[in-house]
Amino acid sequence: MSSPYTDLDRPPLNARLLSRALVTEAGPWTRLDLRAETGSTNADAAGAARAGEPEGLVVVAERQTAGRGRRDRAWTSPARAGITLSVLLRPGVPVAERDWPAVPPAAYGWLPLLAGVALVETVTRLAEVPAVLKWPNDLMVGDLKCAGILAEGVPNGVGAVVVGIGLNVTLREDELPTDRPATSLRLAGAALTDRDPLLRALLRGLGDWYGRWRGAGGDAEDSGLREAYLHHCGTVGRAVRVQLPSGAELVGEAATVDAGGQLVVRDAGGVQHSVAAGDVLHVR
Ligand SMILES: O=C(O)CCCC[C@@H]1SC[C@@H]2NC(=O)N[C@@H]21
Repeated sequence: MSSPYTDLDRPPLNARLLSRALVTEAGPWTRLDLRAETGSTNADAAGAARAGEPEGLVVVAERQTAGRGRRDRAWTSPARAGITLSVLLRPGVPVAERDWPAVPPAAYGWLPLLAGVALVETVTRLAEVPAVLKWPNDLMVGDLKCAGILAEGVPNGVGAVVVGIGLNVTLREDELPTDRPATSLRLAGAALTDRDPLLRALLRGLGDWYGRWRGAGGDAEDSGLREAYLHHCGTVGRAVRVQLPSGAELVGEAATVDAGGQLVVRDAGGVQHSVAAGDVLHVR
């Protein structure tokens, strides 16, 4: 059977509109690097950070040939079928004109969760898809993953952090990754699959949340970030199975996400465990 939609449904991003939106908005974005193809936008932003680029660079690619995900997985990015972007942040550098103090490195763990909040707000509002966040930051529609976030500190980048977001917009079934249950906005019945407004709204949301968090010195409570995260988190209250980086498995109920962004899991004996990193499976 022929595909229900074609490459005509996949126009290129409108670079002019996107640059104009970045320049005219009050957000932290300083420069747009829009590429037709690249290996990984995270790698590009990290390279720029090492070369001394200031905070605020946005790298967007129409296609990635070596997109990377969490825990050394690959990220599939067919041409013009998704949003693949990375932003370069330097949370440790104070910005006097915005009244932003330096954020202590201990708070940087909130950055991927912050990006998750901006992403889920954009997708639920514009695409009208019932998406939630699976801790720490997978965007899920039901049990299917629709977007992922990879935040990386930059070695030799003088405190730089790159936050990369991959959102499946019009990927077909046959283009989805096969290593996990996944979907795209189009497959999930989204009201909007035009990448231009989605990307602009995502960058606006990301800039807004980053500004609030930085203005509060990285305090997730004072900035309202923890509350917003909990509102969109589909993991809290669920029975979960967590694959820890050590290879051990933790089974229990997800009780909350604490002030440091860690998932608190209560095991069958009532003991609470704080999880900093891991792969969560929602059991019930
Ligand atoms: O869920 C995950 O495993 C994270 C996926 C992150 C993918 C994005 S796409 C843009 C940026 N560039 C990359 O190489 N990875 C991130």
